[in-house]
Amino acid sequence: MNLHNYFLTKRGIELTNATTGQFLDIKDVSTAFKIDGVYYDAVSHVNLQVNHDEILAIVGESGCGKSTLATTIMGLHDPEETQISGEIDFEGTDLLKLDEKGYNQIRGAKIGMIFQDPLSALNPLKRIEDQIQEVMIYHTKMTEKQRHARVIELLNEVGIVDPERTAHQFPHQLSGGMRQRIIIAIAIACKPDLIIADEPTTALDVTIQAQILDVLRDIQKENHAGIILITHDLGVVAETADRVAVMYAGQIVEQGTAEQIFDNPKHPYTRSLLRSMPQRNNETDELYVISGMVPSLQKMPKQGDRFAPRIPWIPTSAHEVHPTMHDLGEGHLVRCTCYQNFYFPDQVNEKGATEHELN
Ligand SMILES: Nc1ncnc2c1ncn2[C@@H]1O[C@H](COP(=O)(O)OP(=O)(O)OP(=O)(O)O)[C@@H](O)[C@H]1O
Repeated sequence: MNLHNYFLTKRGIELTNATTGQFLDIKDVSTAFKIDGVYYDAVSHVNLQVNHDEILAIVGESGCGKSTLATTIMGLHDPEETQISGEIDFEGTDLLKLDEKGYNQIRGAKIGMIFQDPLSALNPLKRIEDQIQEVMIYHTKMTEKQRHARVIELLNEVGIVDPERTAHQFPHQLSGGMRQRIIIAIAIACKPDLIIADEPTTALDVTIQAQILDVLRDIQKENHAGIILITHDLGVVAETADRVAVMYAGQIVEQGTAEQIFDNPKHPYTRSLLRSMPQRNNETDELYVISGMVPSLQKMPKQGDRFAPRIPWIPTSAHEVHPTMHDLGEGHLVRCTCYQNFYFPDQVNEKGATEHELN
């Protein structure tokens, strides 16, 4: 059984191929940061759609531009230091055209955000109830009594065992897992259509990680929300995502359903990431290590596949000069033609033929 199917079976559910109800359409979006007076792209011509009722995972190593894409959607960049182009159509509104006032109407109400580090996202001096109520005071006309009832309802929803007690506590009195549940409660307080979760479980131990992912999945089902889950952890993706976008050096290099990405990965980067992931049935094998590093913004290759320097055994002629997305059907997209004859060095036989060619 392959890894993804193993996790699906563990979840005891069939994966749904959610292709309807698109409400976020990211069109040709680039985000550049000013470094020493020059702008460099951290996110480069990204096209991506999110549907209601689905979890879209964005996966890639550190420095690939995942968080920059998230903060671009959320409108969190300083216009003095950042250049953003393209269009982000969210329920008919181009987010990139909004001013701060416009964004404030949407953030917290229609788009909720869950950050990696719950401690820094919570105010240490305020009780949990007040912090959850804040977003309701800003975005709704609920009475104090209604807000309190909603706080208790939310704390129940995110799996807090004694909501009344927790509501009156301060962040430092809670465990890391409980704090992350509070962050999720704040993010979903106004039932947003879109939730962006940036490495929501990275700071937590494995058992708590699984519980938090369960909470996210339940919320997505109950609220019919679309969730963008940002992570470098393919295990988290396998357990949670309906669709996956693989990001490398600011670009989406492959996207598709979770089955397509796990069962039939195409781009050399996707295949390298999967190969570098511990396999349950291969515990004695050495882990594959992707050589080299994600390039810094100033050192981004100007042409060819950006991943090419990390697979130097593949000839330059195998890469497109300006790689484009290729549609493999049923929503499976891959950048550059280099996927067609890609192989790992240990897949070459004595005659120099790859396993791929032999099969
Ligand atoms: N404010 C900034 N100014 C200049 N460069 C930045 C800024 N923020 C991010 N970068 C650079 O942009 C690139 C993408 O960073 P980003 O944080 O989006 O990647 P990531 O995939 O989310 O990685 P991580 O998981 O480590 O956050 C990196 O090279 C990073 O150094």
